[in-house]
Amino acid sequence: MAKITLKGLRHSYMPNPSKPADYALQELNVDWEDGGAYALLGPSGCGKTTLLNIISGLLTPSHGEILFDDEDVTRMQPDERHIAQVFQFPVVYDTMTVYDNLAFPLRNRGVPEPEVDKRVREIADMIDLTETLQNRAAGLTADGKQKISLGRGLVRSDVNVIMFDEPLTVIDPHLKWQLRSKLKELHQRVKTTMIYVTHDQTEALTFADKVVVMKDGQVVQIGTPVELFERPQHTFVGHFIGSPGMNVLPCEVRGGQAFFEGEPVATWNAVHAKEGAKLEVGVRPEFVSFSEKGLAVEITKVSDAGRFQIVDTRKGGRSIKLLVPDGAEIPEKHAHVSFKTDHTQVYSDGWLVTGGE
Ligand SMILES: Nc1ncnc2c1ncn2[C@@H]1O[C@H](COP(=O)(O)OP(=O)(O)OP(=O)(O)O)[C@@H](O)[C@H]1O
Repeated sequence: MAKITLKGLRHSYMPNPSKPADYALQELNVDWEDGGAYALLGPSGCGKTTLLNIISGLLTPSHGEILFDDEDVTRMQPDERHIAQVFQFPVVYDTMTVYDNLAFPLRNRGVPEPEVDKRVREIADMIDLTETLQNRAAGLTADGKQKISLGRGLVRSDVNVIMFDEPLTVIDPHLKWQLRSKLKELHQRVKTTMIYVTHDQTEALTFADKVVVMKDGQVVQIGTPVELFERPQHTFVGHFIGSPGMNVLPCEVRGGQAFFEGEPVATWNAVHAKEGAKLEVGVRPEFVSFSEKGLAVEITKVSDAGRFQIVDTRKGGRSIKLLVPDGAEIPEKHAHVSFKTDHTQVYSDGWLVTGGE
């Protein structure tokens, strides 16, 4: 396993890129810790596969370097990088037994049979395939086959990183959560550096210690699930993560105070906001509540979401959502809402306003 460093990394598929939009991957500088569990999360086309292919060596970046434990691997071939990959569709040899499938990467590298046997049994035990070791892989279900792919990634002790590219795509929805929690458990046991690519926030947040959120080829935030929830660095993160996502309202800032629809809104950072940019206030539905005073809103819809109810309200043509506990009293039509100040923040051109600006 290895620490992964991306230094000044950028990639364009065009021969002569000139502006940021020409890059499928904007400049990225990051250190990923040895043994960490990371997720690359973002919508289709944001550059996840491009980044994954650069790390695995299938693609040479137009600029920058990739280091594994401080060794420059930018020009190395994929097989020299000692990476295991688990793809969307399980790659298994149907005619072989489960045992031989798991043993394949080790035998390929000339590992002695007693060591092969020890590793295969260890891994089969971890992924609950011990009972089926002697069965042909052809007879397995999609999740059984994906477990083999997973096992093949884990069986080698010489891998620098295991990369997962949307590995649960073909898994039945009711089995997804099982494999998801299995993956997390496996990471805790083997402590190999893992990178998990997905557009599904639940998968990313359950699996990763740190989530890398991408949008239009740019990394907009790298943070723990809690950081992404509590302090979204960009309105996109606020919106993309959370269910429902963060409320984003246009605002003005005068004398260090934010105003929405002419009414003051208390925030923790408006004092740092500069005029001349597109200013917005962001607050998650979890931090909005009904109150005596505050913004006057009209309630438009109430939906049941298990332990919570999602209340849709409107003010000045804008939607403001609240989460209220199941069973809590909800006003009929008109109400006032207030925001929790330490979780209400101003964004400037999409980015969180901080003291340094
Ligand atoms: N081989 C290629 N040649 C030219 N442009 C490409 C190529 N591969 C990807 N792109 C472009 O680069 C951008 C990033 O694509 P990429 O596949 O990395 O995104 P992604 O987040 O992995 O999307 P998805 O989840 O749909 O796979 C997109 O605009 C895409 O059209």
